[in-house]
Amino acid sequence: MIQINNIKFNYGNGFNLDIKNLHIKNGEIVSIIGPNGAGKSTLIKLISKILPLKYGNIFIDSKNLKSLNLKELSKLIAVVPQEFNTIFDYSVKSIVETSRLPYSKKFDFFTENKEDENIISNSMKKTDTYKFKEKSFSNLSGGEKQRVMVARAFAQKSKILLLDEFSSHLDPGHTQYLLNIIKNLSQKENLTILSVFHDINLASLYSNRILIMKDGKIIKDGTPNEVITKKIIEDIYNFKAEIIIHPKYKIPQVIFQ
Ligand SMILES: Nc1ncnc2c1ncn2[C@@H]1O[C@H](COP(=O)(O)OP(=O)(O)OP(=O)(O)O)[C@@H](O)[C@H]1O
Repeated sequence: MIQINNIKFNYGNGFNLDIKNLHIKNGEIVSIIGPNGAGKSTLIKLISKILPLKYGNIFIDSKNLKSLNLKELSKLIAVVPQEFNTIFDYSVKSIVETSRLPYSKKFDFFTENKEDENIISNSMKKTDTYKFKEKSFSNLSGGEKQRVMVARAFAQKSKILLLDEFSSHLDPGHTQYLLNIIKNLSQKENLTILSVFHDINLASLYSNRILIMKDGKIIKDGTPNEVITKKIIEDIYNFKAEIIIHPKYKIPQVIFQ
């Protein structure tokens, strides 16, 4: 569960994020869409404590984010960031292994027990990254790196998954495959998903609920059918769109006019 109460944030450059009230229930799949610079990544970074929150409160499972240390927070939230690069030349497996640090008793980059090892291998197999586990992370393609970051997030075994355009470098096959896994995890394990998408059609296809952000605010919040309308999409993105209905799932899909 994520509860946001009256948060405000700025970088000191004119951009202001201002969110009054947002509640995301356990097991919900919520997507955030909106134009460039709307504040989507900033919101993800505030919820994951990458950016410091000065005004307002965020509660994760009824615990105030301000009172959670990094280890406690990492057991509750896993993040797949928009970009991830390492300074050192780590192997893929070492990157995924860092996911188990919140559960280790000491700071140790090596897996400590059989359970950790199984979780790490399973996460890599699920994300189709096991086959290059010994490869250097920095030499992977953009899409391969994104899959490794999803593997790391899965292995973290948190209750909430924050995805920031995690599919931007993925081919359609891997996008569909990983989104289906994420949807299944949400249904089977009551995992809560908050995901930033530029692809409105993916957001519509995979979410129970869509938030539209613009100028640092949430201006629409509803089901795909409620918020993906011709008028809303054209106003928000300032482009000519047509809405068609997905023949199988009866949800809106946007095409260029
Ligand atoms: N580290 C930073 N320092 C200063 N300004 C920043 C920083 N990060 C983002 N901004 C600014 O804050 C605003 C919101 O950025 P943010 O990355 O949250 O938008 P976004 O909705 O995720 O955009 P996009 O769709 O382009 O990824 C933008 O105007 C951006 O230039």
